[in-house]
Parts: sequence; C-alpha cells; structure tokens
Amino acid sequence: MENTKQVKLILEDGTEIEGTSFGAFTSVAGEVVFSTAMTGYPENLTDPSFAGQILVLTYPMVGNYGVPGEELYESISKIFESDKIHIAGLVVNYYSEEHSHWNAAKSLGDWLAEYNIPGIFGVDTRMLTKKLREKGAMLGKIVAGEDIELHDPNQDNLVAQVSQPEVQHYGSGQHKIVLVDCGTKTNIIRCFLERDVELIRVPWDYDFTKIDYDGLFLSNGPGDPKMCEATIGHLQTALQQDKPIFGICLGNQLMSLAAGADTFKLKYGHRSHNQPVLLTGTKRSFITSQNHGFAVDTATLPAEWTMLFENLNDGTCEGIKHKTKPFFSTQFHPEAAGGPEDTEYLFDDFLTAVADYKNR
Ligand SMILES: NC(=O)CC[C@H](N)C(=O)O
Repeated sequence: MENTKQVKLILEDGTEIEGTSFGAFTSVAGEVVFSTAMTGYPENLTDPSFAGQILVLTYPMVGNYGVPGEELYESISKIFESDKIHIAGLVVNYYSEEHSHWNAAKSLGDWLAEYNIPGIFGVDTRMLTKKLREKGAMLGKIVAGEDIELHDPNQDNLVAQVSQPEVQHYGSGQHKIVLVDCGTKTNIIRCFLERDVELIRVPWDYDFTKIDYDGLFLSNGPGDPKMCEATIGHLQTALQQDKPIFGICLGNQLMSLAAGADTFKLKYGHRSHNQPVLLTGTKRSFITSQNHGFAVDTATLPAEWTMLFENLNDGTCEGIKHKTKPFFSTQFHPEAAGGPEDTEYLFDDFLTAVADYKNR
C-alpha cells in the first residue's frame, strides 16, 4: 500500500478514532453526518449540499467501482452533480484500492487527492453511526498531522460559496424557467433539459423577479436555509404572483420560510436513497433519495399551505403545496442522482402547471 499514514477522526464529544489516510493528507473540520446510501459516491461527493460536511458512508466497502471520467452534456457535467468535490472529508470502513468498472477513469483516493479532500478508512462506521444517531450530528475533524479547531459550517453562508456567480442559459424549449442556483445538482438541469425548457440559471441572491419567466425553480443547497435571506426576500415577491413555483430540498425550505413557516435542524438528518414518503391524503408512497439536515416545521405552515408529502419514518414534512396557487416543493430529491427516479414525474407536473398558467 502506497499510503499507510495514520490519521484521526475526532468528534466534539471527545471521541477519537484512528484510521488510515487516503485521498489528501490534510486536516479538515466540519459537521459529521452519515449516509446509508449503498451506491453513488461520485454523485454524493459532488452534490454541493454536502459543502462543509465530513461524510460517513455506512456501506462497508467503498471505492470498488472507481470514479468515472468527466464527460459534458450541453455545458454541464454528464456524470457528476457539480464541477468539483464538495464534501469536506470522507469516512469509510473498508477502502477498496482496487477498482473495476467499465466507466472508471481513476481511483476514489486519487480523485479525493486531486481536490485536496482527506479520507480516512478502517473506521468502525457502524459504531460511529450509532453514536451520531443517539447524540445527533456532531462537529468533528479529520486530523492529519497538524491539529485544527472544530468549525460549525452551518454558521457560514455556504450557499453564497457554492452558487455560480454568473447568469447562465441552457436549452431552447418553449417554457422559460428561472433556476435559482443555491448549489444546484446538475441532474436537476438535465431533468429540465430533457423536457421542453429554456433554463436561465441565476445566482442565489439575484433579483429574478425582474425576469419575465414562465416558471420559477428553487434548487437544493448546503447549510441552514435561514442564511439565504436574499433569496427568501425575492421569493416573497414571487409568491404574490400566480406563476408556477417548484422547489427541491433547500428550495422546499426557502419556499416555506418565504411563506411564513419555520424550519428546524433535525437530530441527524435524512441521507439515503430509500426514504419512504407518503403523498398526503392518499395511500400512495414513494421511495426517495434524500440529503438534508434541516426540515420544515409542519405546525407552522400558514393556512393557505398544506403538507404535500410526509416522511414515513419520522413523520416530518417532505414537501408543501399552496392550496390554490401552483406552488409546490419537495424535501426529497425527485431528480435522484443517485437513488430512485420514481418521483421524477414531479418535473412533468411542474411543466404542466406552467403550460396551464400560460394557456389560462
Ligand atoms: N440537499 C439540500 O438541499 C439540503 C438542504 C439543507 N442544506 C439541509 O441540510 O437541510
């Protein structure tokens, strides 16, 4: 083995776990969260919603299928969920240095090193996850040689760090959709471009109310939704109008905050590809892809709003909708990547609402 340097994972409760370094040999601090997804590390690691987080993967063997090479679709990545790795650090049980996949171009360790992201393996991730479930998500650090201070990323405006600063245009379909980029996953863009859409991607704090759009989309993104005051302000103006609005994950939280509801931090979040949700008022459930640490407090939803989906594990709000206007959002990820695609139909529902609005 080329790199057998020892590193430590240290949690804010004093837990110290020794492991072996892979990826970059560097120290990093962040919020330690776990995902029980069994596949999809190329997608997860490039999801901007993980910014500031040290990710623990509970699947016991990681790296065995390597990392694909980059390919472009329009001007965005065809494979990854953004143009870089966003996690702060990676924690796994067994890191497979050998990889084999028809599409692999490099190893997970080399890919992490390329972006200067540290990994630690040889960690009892089952014990660690039980601890995070009992005590809740904790701050932590991977210490490689030099010790560093703990740091709470939820105090930072992470959205401002990951949102692209330029307005960008994609596609030439008939529905003009503004995508508010709070750290959007590229599969959201791909899902729109597979449909009849002209997409205008704007930065998180851009005054999109000045654009003559047909529909408004609010992306996923990292950190505490209450940090996005500028987006919430612009959204409040959009909510006064009747043009369709759709939001995903952070977008659901921003829609709720703009509507006057409150959000709170979950004990340890929902991060996996098998989260069951119920379509409220029906017996229809879906298995969904999720990655969030905050949630909407259903009890605070104003009277004109209702819960659209409910998490069947813990009863928390998985989406909201306006009772009379075409505004809805989900806490889970209908675009998947990774995870099940069963709720991708919500993009069609949104574009149907857009077409109906234009034909009214
Ligand atoms: N994937 C997301 O958009 C996450 C939203 C928010 N940052 C949370 O953790 O709850």
